[in-house]
Amino acid sequence: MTMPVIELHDLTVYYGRRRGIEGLDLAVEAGEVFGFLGPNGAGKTTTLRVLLDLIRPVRGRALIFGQDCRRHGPAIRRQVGYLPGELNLPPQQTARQYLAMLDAVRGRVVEPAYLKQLCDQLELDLDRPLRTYSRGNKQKVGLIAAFMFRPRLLILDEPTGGLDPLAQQAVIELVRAARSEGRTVFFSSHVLPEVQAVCDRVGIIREGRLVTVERIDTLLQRQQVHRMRLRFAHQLPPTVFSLPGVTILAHSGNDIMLEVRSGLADVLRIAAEQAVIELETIPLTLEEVFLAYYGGQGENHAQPVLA
Ligand SMILES: Nc1ncnc2c1ncn2[C@@H]1O[C@H](COP(=O)(O)OP(=O)(O)OP(=O)(O)O)[C@@H](O)[C@H]1O
Repeated sequence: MTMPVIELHDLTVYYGRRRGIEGLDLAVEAGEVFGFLGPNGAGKTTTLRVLLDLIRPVRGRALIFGQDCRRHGPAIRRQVGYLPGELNLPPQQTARQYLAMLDAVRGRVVEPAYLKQLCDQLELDLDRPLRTYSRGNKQKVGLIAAFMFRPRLLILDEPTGGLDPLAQQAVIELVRAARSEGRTVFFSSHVLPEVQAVCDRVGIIREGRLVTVERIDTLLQRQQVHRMRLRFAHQLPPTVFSLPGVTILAHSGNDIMLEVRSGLADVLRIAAEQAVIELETIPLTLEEVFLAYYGGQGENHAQPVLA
């Protein structure tokens, strides 16, 4: 088996006495697109910053390409395309001057045609002073700075933050293209449909701890809730489905929408007895799975509905 691109072993960060992250174990394989999800303050940015050796763990280790991030920070940073959560761009320079400066530091490796392609894809004009850019356009500059070297690993902190839907879609395409070239992408996000669209696996972090790491398709399939819409040839009282583990979500005319947590066989038997003419299962979205983890739950009450 090939070496993971990113490895975290018992990774723990404290800010003074304040918890950053606690005991994170994770391996991200070469060529994967890995989405890192969690509510505000869960520890996503902290984890990414340890990988770039911008902050240091109090316990545990982070490795990139098998190298310890603490000991090989500069060498690792040269091989990684990093989009920070908060960009600090020189206000007087134009975007083109800024990107050329980054390229000069790395030894002029950027292909002009690729830089132009990135600008076209993101619809960005590089020839204005950075102080005049909107938040979204600054984000685009940060994205180009991360992608333009065609790095083996991209670490992106909320890559679509502040972007309009068209630009968000362009970022998804950039990530897909990176994957198709065999690059690895590790990114944090709050935008669940985009994670669902582009990631192979997700890690869900809560209060500094990884609560699940799963393939997206498995995560969605393992969700034990079935949601279905049933259509009957005649009207019937929805109460025929009043069973333990079954919630009647909606009822209109000959249609009934159910959420079935247990007793699926009974639901299907009753539906057959009532001469069901159509049955449609409605897959849960990542958003719903995610809310099942976090929705309405206070501190220290993680009760995932996932098996
Ligand atoms: N510089 C800092 N000083 C003190 N505490 C910090 C610092 N940076 C982060 N923290 C704390 O560490 C925890 C994790 O924060 P982090 O920024 O990693 O979360 P996040 O998941 O990236 O959140 P968001 O989605 O809001 O960006 C939070 O409790 C936060 O308050």
